[in-house]
Amino acid sequence: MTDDPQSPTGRPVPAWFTDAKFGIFVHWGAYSVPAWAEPTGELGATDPEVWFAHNPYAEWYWNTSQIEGSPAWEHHRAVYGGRPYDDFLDLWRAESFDPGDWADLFARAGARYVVPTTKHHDGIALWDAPGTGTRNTVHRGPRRDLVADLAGAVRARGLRFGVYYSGGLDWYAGRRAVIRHEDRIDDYGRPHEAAYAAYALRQVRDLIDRYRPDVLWNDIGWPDLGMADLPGMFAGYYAAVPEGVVNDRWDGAHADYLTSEYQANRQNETAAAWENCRGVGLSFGYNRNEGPEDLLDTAGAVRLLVDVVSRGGNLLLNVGPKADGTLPEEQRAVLEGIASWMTHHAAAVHATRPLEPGDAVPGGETADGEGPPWVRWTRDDRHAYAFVAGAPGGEAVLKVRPGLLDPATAARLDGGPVSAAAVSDGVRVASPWLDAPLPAAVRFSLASPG
Ligand SMILES: C[C@@H]1N[C@H](CNC(=O)c2cc3ccccc3[nH]2)[C@@H](O)[C@H](O)[C@@H]1O
Repeated sequence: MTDDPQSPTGRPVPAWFTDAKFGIFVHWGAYSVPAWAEPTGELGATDPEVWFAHNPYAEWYWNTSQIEGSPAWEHHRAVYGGRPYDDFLDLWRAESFDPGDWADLFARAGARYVVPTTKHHDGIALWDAPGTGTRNTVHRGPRRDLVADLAGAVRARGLRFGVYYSGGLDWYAGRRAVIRHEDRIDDYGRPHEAAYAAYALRQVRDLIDRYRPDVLWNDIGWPDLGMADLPGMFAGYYAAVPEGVVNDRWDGAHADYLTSEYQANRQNETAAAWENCRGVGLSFGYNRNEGPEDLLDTAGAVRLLVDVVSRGGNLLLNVGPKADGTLPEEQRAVLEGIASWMTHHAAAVHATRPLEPGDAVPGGETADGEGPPWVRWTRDDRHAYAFVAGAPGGEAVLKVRPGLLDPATAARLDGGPVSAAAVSDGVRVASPWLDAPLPAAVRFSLASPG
């Protein structure tokens, strides 16, 4: 990356983040024991009127299972007899948790950073967090500092390590009101008391002191009475982690980059630095009810990653481990598929940037106008990379500015045969497999590098 985009607050975004392009989110908690939600749909594309009672986010089980008459409410009574949620902490054993295995897979998939939940909305900490007594995974359930275990494995493989913290919701230390509708979150779902603000600040500072996280990923905002603490906390963070980055979910207090989630807040994807997060399926926490129709396949995940990168963003793709610490096979398979694709395509993803505006027309055209194949572009200082999929007959006209690239230098990154020739409105390429759902990249030398 030759130029660090300025963040929304003017602090240059560290190059490691904008070059990373791909991170792995991990939502793992007591909610991974029931692992139960209705796979209703994606955030931003689902009717908010039904979202909470039919929440596809399995990590919201505490809330959803308390909405009288909801399917989760029925399930919790039928299967668990309505037992207290905290029983799930003691049922959570993580007996097969192998952080090195996870980190190996994440590294092979081309991820450059990993962000696990350290405390989600249920308030259960995955480290020996101050103020939690024994209500954490060190003293109960797994009886491990899961944050430290994953941080060590991830960093041993050269990946960066960040922390997710639910500052805005804590159904144990904060408000325990059941949230039935979006407009109820802010005024009675979220804790704003001074005691909770101090509690949350102490925990985030402890995360910084113990793990020096490369990303501070807060969620759902910060308690009103704690807002005045944040400038000092961020100053302390940057002093401890000079290349650290902070997301945008601190109620406007600060942001090094902006986020979107599934299809929500896509308007943030025009920022100088931004990140889209979503699960492999419709949930962040493991949901045993998700089927193949609810999950991205490898081609879908690769297209999502390439589309995000082609527009200057990062993808933070979530996996939801099972309570025993294994990754669900169907989610693991997607990461293995990305890993296989990355063996040839990493150079066209990491440390690239979008083409300049006007250098290419999004979506190419087929030679015979049958309808556009899927086309996205990235570039570095010397090359332009065309990712092509679904090109009927393996042919496509890539509409690019005349003179941008040298068709004679066309080469498929996976070594397959490709022919290219300049045409009036771009470059015609032809290659077997360009009609496949999984994108293939064709590299071109830039006619004028830089
Ligand atoms: C990663 C995901 N975040 C959810 C809460 N999302 C938001 O508060 C939120 C989405 C969003 C998108 C763009 C800008 C701000 C946003 N906040 C959580 O409720 C989910 O359990 C999960 O942890």
